[in-house]
Amino acid sequence: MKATAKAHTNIALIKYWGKRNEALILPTNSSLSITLDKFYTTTTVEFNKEQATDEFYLDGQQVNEKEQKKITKFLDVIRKLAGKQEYAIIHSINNVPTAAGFASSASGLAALAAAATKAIGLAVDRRMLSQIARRGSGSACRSIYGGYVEWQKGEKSDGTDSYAVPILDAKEWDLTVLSVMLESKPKKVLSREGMKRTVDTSVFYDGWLQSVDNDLSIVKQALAVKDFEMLGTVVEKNALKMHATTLGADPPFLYWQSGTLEVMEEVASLRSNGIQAYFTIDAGPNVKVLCEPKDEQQVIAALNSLVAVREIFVCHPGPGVTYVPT
Ligand SMILES: O=C(O)C[C@@](O)(CF)CCOP(=O)(O)OP(=O)(O)O
Repeated sequence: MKATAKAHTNIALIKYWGKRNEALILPTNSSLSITLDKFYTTTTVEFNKEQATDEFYLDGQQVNEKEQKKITKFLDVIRKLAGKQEYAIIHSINNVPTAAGFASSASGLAALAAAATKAIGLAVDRRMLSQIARRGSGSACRSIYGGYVEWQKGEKSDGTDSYAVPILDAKEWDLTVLSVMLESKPKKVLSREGMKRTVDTSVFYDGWLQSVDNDLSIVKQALAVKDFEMLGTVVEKNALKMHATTLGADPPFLYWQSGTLEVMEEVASLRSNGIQAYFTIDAGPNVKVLCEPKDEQQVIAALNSLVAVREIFVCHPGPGVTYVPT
């Protein structure tokens, strides 16, 4: 059987930063993201009895042994749920500018989860699909839905209550998310390793855990009343606290580079000139700047004036996972 699915990447407003269970990818805290319109992955999966192993092609190239093993481990979860022992050929196309440095794992694993479950004949609802995608990469579980999405961390040790739920539809509140790409050097600490080192060693990690739930409830209040200043203020604080935890880890690390700070300072000066703009930063030096569509051009112009800025991708809230004809 063959199936194709398309999933968009997402940007966390309240960060997922820590696991309570590595094997099942269960988080220490709940998170909330915006699924974006511009960046997505389209994945086709075909299971057949003659296939001796899984073969994974990303943008036309077969991936290396290490990536292949990760995909096979993920497909084993789906094979187990389906009670089948067939292998697959997978073709994934990332409509995520490689320069974008976007965590295309979120859109990639969400699209793979949707296409593979359909191709193997496993009927799943979106809640189950989110749980399955989570086993591939935590943030992927949020890309099952469009718009504004909360990943409820859940309490159970088996993870059956750890999945994403839709909070607000993409068209209910149009915000601008500017993905600001900097002249950056390769990332040294991947999010999975950075998260683990922080949880295991950071003297600031308890402070993160004590304040993240309150940040989440403020974001949900802001979404309910569409208060952009309330949203942006707590989103920026949450990102700063997440990155502060990395400085307290052993050995310490910091995702920011000089260009990161330049953008942060420019966003602050925009606000002092009365333009509502806020930043968030993930596990890398690039910055995402939030603003209202009416201010988009002014904010883009201000950011483009910075030497460190290489490219800006203009995004808006986008759709959840869809199946496309193969
Ligand atoms: O997206 C967020 O909430 C915040 C982050 O991007 C970091 F800033 C974490 C993403 O982590 P992910 O790649 O999903 O980790 P995995 O579960 O180890 O695969």
